[in-house]
Amino acid sequence: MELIQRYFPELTETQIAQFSKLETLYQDWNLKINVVSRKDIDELYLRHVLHSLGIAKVQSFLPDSKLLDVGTGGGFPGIPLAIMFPDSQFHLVDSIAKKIKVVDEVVTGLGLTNVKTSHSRVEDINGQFDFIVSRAVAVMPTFVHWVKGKIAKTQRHELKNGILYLKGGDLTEELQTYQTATIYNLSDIYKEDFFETKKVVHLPLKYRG
Ligand SMILES: C[S@@+](CC[C@H](N)C(=O)[O-])C[C@H]1O[C@@H](n2cnc3c(N)ncnc32)[C@H](O)[C@@H]1O
Repeated sequence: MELIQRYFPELTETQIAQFSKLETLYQDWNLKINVVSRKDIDELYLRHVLHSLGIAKVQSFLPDSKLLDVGTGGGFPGIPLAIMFPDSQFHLVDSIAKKIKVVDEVVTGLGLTNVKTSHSRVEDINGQFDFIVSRAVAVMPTFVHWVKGKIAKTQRHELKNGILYLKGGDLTEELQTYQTATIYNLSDIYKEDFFETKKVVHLPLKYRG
């Protein structure tokens, strides 16, 4: 938790309480339904919470903005971002029911009112969003195919509407056909070794009416 406050010193009391509660909630739920590996549970704040919040360092979400988290798994990056931006609306989607069950329990445990969840493949989700966020779900061409048509028309943020994807390693090949992609190195923001090769990829996508 200290780690989160080091990089995000402006948290409200409510946000601090919600971030603090994550550890117990995930420990308890992970015993019943395994959604986070044991090693990762021990380093929840580093590997999951701080990593998810890398997106917040790249773009702050405005009140009433709409975000879709594709393949949220146990709720990453969607849950930490929903705590960070309580006035934005988050839709967290996963195709595996037990993962959405854990997410629902965590959302209830935290008292988050800005999160909607769906047990669904993202291809079947309707709606339009300022940004589609994600981590570790699919290679970019597949992902782009899934989410095109889900981008809102009105641009309200500094970054253009589109995808904000947490990725690692060498992305040269994967992103070679995406000339408009911008890569933000999380190692420029976070000093921990874990982030050495971690990045946020911003890919603007056009509205398709
Ligand atoms: C490796 S996990 C990553 C989970 C989470 N984003 C994280 O980083 O901790 C990938 C998740 O994507 C989900 N997934 C894969 N394809 C999907 C699709 N087409 N629609 C919705 N969820 C999908 C899987 O069920 C799985 O929970």
